[in-house]
Amino acid sequence: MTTIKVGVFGASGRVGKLLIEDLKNTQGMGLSSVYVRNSLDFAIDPSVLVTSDMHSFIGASDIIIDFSLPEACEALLEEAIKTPKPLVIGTTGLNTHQLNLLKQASELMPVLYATNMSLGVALLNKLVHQASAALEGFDIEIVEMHHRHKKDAPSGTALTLAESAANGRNLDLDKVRVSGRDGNIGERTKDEIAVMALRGGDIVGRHTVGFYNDGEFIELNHTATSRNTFSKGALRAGKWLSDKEPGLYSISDCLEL
Ligand SMILES: NC(=O)C1=CN([C@@H]2O[C@H](COP(=O)(O)OP(=O)(O)OC[C@H]3O[C@@H](n4cnc5c(N)ncnc54)[C@H](OP(=O)(O)O)[C@@H]3O)[C@@H](O)[C@H]2O)C=CC1
Ligand SMILES: O=C(O)C1=N[C@H](C(=O)O)C[C@H](O)C1
Repeated sequence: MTTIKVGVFGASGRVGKLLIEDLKNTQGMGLSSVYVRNSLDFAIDPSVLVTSDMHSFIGASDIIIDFSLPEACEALLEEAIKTPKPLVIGTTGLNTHQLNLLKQASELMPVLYATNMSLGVALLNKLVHQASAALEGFDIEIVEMHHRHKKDAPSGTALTLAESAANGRNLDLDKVRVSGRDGNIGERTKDEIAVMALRGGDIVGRHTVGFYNDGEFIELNHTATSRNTFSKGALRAGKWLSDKEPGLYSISDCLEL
């Protein structure tokens, strides 16, 4: 069996470090290159290319896995457009320009973009879509909780869940999303979908989508208890993506949900 050479972008980060560890125990895949801005604060096999040159980084790998920051992801996409390689993108908080770049890249190479690499959240999105359509008249509210170091808010996962909820009711999320409530704001409107973010401690990731009506409510909740859920999910996605045609793929495609 040939070994898929993996390049890790965001290697010094919380998820990047786990990708490097998990790759040691992943059959059919091996670490070949890491991109670093400065130096790594941990030892790495000398056969791995450690570089701050994006072109060499991409060239040394069969697939690239990215967990970084939006501006870093943007630079990666720009370089990948010149040297196409299958890309697994886990970075959240991408702006419209960066999302367009991602779509442009997917015309040249297979790109899997997932705001959450877990199986549980992939299923949760399906359940939220179904519940949103079935529970007509129920108010939808989303709450996410993450560790104190997280920079973007609300989480990418919460926004994807909100999209699933809005799609279930044929609503345009941009028109119905509420991102904060403070002061004399008046009564809740029928279609609004609130997405609220809490930050603290070392919470890996918790998302609750509530459907509230008079006399009853349902809350669908997912809690990630280990960040390895994301690194392992991204490696599974990378293996799946490695022989795909150019296109934009989701985690549901990979998991056949
Ligand atoms: N899709 C999913 O399942 C998940 C997504 N995420 C998302 O992944 C991203 C990373 O999360 P996390 O690992 O916690 O973040 P960290 O802050 O721990 O890591 C960020 C990484 O990006 C690198 N980086 C930052 N800026 C640049 C730049 N300009 N050029 C190159 N590299 C850069 C950092 O390198 P340096 O050390 O040099 O600063 C670091 O290696 C976030 O967007 C997060 O929301 C997180 C978990 C799961
Ligand atoms: O930054 C994190 O930690 C996480 N980010 C992702 C997001 O923004 O949804 C996924 C996960 O919840 C952890």
